[in-house]
Amino acid sequence: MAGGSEFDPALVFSHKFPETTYSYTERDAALYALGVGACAWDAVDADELKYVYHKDGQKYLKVLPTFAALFSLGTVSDAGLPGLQYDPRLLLHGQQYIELYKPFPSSGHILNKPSLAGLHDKGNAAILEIETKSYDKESGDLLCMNRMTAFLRGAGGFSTSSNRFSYSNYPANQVSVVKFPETQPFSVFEDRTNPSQALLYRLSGDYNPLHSDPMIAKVAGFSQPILHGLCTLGFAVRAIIKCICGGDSERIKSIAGRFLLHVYPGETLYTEMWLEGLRVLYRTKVKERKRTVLSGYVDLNGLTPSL
Ligand SMILES: CCCCCCC[C@@H](O)CC(=O)SCCNC(=O)CCNC(=O)[C@H](O)C(C)(C)COP(=O)(O)OP(=O)(O)OC[C@H]1O[C@@H](n2cnc3c(N)ncnc32)[C@H](O)[C@@H]1OP(=O)(O)O
Repeated sequence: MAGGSEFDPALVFSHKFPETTYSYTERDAALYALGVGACAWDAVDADELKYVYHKDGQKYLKVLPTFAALFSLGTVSDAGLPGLQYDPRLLLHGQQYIELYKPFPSSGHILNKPSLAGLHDKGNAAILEIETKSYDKESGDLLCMNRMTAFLRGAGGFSTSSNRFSYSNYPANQVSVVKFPETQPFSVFEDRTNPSQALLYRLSGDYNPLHSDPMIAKVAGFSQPILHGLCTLGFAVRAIIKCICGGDSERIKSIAGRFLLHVYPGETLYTEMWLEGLRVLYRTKVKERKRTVLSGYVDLNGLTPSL
């Protein structure tokens, strides 16, 4: 397991993350939508058919805004980062922050430019943040920005406990922990995940065996493979699109989420939503265990939400 002696700040901060290209077709966009539960239980009248089928003769499939998160997968390899070694089996997804600038084409080639956004020593763990700006290769347009936070268990302790190393290239608390009102939620949405949810979701490109291999899951400290954090986030944002945006996914401007606890495939997700102006505060719980697994906020673009 990694420790303090394997941290070399000069190496970490001089590392140039290679640019990557992510290419996708309508089939990938549809597979992703199914992976985050679209059309799973009410396909016939679902507003979500447009994510998987050319509904009413529509020319292109609609792409869910959380699809953005796939663009930045693979920016950090299993081998770790020069200057910061960690056990990839102990990595957990901590947070995700996404800014959306333009709707995504239903297929395309995306150029990703990743960079280091943050690194923090939390004692037992290290927190690594990677920011990725994604451009449509054809038009050159900036489509979105992702900031992924990895919680690297066992990789902390590389600075002194009285002066913990902490670096961010953006204002603190951009995701962090959300404070919820005491009032009843504005809306609540319940959704079931399937026992095979992670096996379906992984086909969108995150093949981390934590989500499919019982032995690896045990090494990571879980009784069975767990759901991808980004899959849970996809469920939560679908709930917001349904309940707050009247089915219009283009109202989503930015998405912030912190993964608080793992989800087992097959569990029921229960998302509570509060509206504060154009900000939706949300909290997703696992019904069976009555535990909050994800919380955050979604900012809507200038249009008045359809209430
Ligand atoms: C580059 C990006 C690559 C990402 C690729 C993703 C690959 C995927 O295949 C992997 C996954 O999808 S894993 C599944 C999804 N994630 C999870 O299930 C994790 C759920 N969360 C947890 O278990 C705990 O919150 C846990 C374990 C994360 C933290 O719990 P504790 O150890 O109890 O921590 P705690 O004592 O509460 O806090 C310690 C300090 O850490 C900060 N922190 C806590 N949770 C955080 C989180 N989720 N994200 C970021 N920071 C977090 C706390 O603020 C605290 O810091 P401080 O002391 O300064 O306040």
